[in-house]
Amino acid sequence: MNKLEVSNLNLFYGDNHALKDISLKIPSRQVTALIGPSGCGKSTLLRTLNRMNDLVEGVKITGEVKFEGKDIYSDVDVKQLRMRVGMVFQKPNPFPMSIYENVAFGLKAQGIKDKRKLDEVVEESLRGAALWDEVKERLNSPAFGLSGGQQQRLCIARAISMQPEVILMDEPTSALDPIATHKIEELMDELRKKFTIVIVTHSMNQAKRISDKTAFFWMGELVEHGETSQVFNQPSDKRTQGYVSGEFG
Ligand SMILES: Nc1ncnc2c1ncn2[C@@H]1O[C@H](COP(=O)(O)OP(=O)(O)OP(=O)(O)O)[C@@H](O)[C@H]1O
Repeated sequence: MNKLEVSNLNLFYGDNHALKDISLKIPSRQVTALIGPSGCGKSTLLRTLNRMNDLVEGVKITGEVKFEGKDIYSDVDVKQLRMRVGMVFQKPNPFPMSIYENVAFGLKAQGIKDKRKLDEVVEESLRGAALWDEVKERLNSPAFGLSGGQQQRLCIARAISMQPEVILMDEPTSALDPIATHKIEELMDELRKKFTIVIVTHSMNQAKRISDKTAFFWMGELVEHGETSQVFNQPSDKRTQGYVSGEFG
């Protein structure tokens, strides 16, 4: 089943036609990687999936993005949508508060005050982000005291706490060292069992290692998409071939 379906999507930043007639199906409980050279529109596409581009002045969007069959650009509560389609950014961005409060933040904003319920979700989310064992003794310490990799897993825990169905990740490991990157990649293997994941990555090795499907973008166009092994081993377009073989990019 497809969780998200993008159809004939065009996006303009003023005169800049950043996404050109994109159609892409994103299957449930799989990892879809968006790859391509800098400026080709990967992050822009990712942000259209939970309407983050709405915040950009002068943006114009045509076409459709269906989430579970419903167009998110027509009658949809954007706040609700962003709870169901969460996001993790390139640079870990914990809030300036404790580890516990970071994870409980969204629930508290929803008006949940029951301490037992909050404790339960905080633990579950931190376990889900493979961070619990490292922080259980210091939940009330500031989140900024964690390492970069731990902070990124905290941000994943914060996203999970809202029980989203989709997690969008914009180069989530590009600010991390190889060990922290490896931990996040291992975690993604667990996350895919429960969530639909869409990840923008500059690392072709990462896309190969962690994704089920890959979509290759080139100057705002979706050139090719399909099974990751097929896109990397038998690309049908010369541009994909050039990019995945490292000729350019
Ligand atoms: N907020 C914005 N306002 C105006 N133009 C933007 C904005 N964000 C992106 N663009 C433009 O849209 C195009 C696509 O950018 P985007 O960031 O989506 O590409 P990308 O493939 O994610 O690049 P990178 O790999 O470098 O992050 C570029 O021409 C970029 O300059």
